Amino acid sequence: MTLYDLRNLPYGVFSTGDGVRRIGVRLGDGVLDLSRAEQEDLILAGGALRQPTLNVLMALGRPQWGAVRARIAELAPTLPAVPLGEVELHLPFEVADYTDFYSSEHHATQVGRILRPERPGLQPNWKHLPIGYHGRSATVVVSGTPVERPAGQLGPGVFGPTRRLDVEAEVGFVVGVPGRRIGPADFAEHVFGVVLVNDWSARDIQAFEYQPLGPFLGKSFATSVSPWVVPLEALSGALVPAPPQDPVPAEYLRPPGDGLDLSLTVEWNGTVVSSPPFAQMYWTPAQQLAHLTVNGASVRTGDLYASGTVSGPNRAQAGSFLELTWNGAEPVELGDGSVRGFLEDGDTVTISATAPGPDGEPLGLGSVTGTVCR
Ligand SMILES: O=C(O)/C=C/C(=O)CC(=O)CC(=O)O
Ligand SMILES: [Ca+2]
Ligand SMILES: [Mg+2]
Repeated sequence: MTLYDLRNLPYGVFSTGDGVRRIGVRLGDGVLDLSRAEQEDLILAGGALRQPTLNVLMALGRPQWGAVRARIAELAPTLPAVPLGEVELHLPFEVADYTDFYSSEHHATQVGRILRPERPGLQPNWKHLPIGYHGRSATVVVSGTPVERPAGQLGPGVFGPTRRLDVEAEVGFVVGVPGRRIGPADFAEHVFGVVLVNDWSARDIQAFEYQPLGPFLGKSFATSVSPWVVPLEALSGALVPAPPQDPVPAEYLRPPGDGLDLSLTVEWNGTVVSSPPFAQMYWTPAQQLAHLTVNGASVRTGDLYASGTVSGPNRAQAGSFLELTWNGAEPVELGDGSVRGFLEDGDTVTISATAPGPDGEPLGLGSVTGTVCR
């Protein structure tokens, strides 16, 4: 049993020396070339595997996703694997729209206390709907892409590089089948799979700009995603009931759908600084999709919606450094003895996750990493 055995089979896009982007599936520490397998008629997917992104495959729909996955599992032992160390991994899908939610009660409460100490942590609407904002798909980048420190207005009359660069550990859901007014029960017909997301955030730019319309330049400069999209089907063993919701949500948000028992880990320059628990998220991914589309707005193949920062109630479960260091007031010490409030140039943050597989043994969701540069 390994994190990337036949129970998992996440999809990605890779290239080798020739630079041509091909669809592959991860097995152990290797990549199986699905583009070649389809070319040789070993898998029939109507050309969906001979593409430079996963979008055509993602649009096929759940019955086809299942059939392709079953065929890959059958063939896998016979396909040649390219060692992971010999491939370059690319953004696995063309990102259509990008939406970010705010669905961790612990995160929302803690950030509220930090940014708005004069008010209650949770806003009065928070338990009535999954709050979110529309982000910038053009700056969604694959894990490993350097993240340039953004500059902006840090306050009245102060322009310069952000002094409060932060991360947000999140889980992203990738839409395959387009739709509108998608009820929570239809979540698995539309969502193809899951990635890890780091919603890099410049807290000083954000704090000055966000009222009354919400996050804008403080978050739009970069959003990193993991290179492997784990199919929903691989996560059947991770489904758990979401925490109880009080008050009872509006009818279009019922029944809530499942939570997911994903265990995240955040490393700062190689030191594990927190372990955010996704199972405690208040709003489920099915409710987020229902809310996103209830007004008649459509989602398209390649839409990415992120859960919002995943934080638990304890400091060691914080999904952002804003919370971990209480806005820099309580810095953390890293393994090399250095002390940090927010990110410095050259710092690397890696978010990884595991989930229980169908047999209870863990599966890997890979990782998303990025290094801050000037
Ligand atoms: O409470 C606020 O004003 C801001 C909160 C965030 O920055 C979080 C955000 O991007 C949504 C999330 O990731 O939960
Ligand atoms: Ca976020
Ligand atoms: Mg972002």
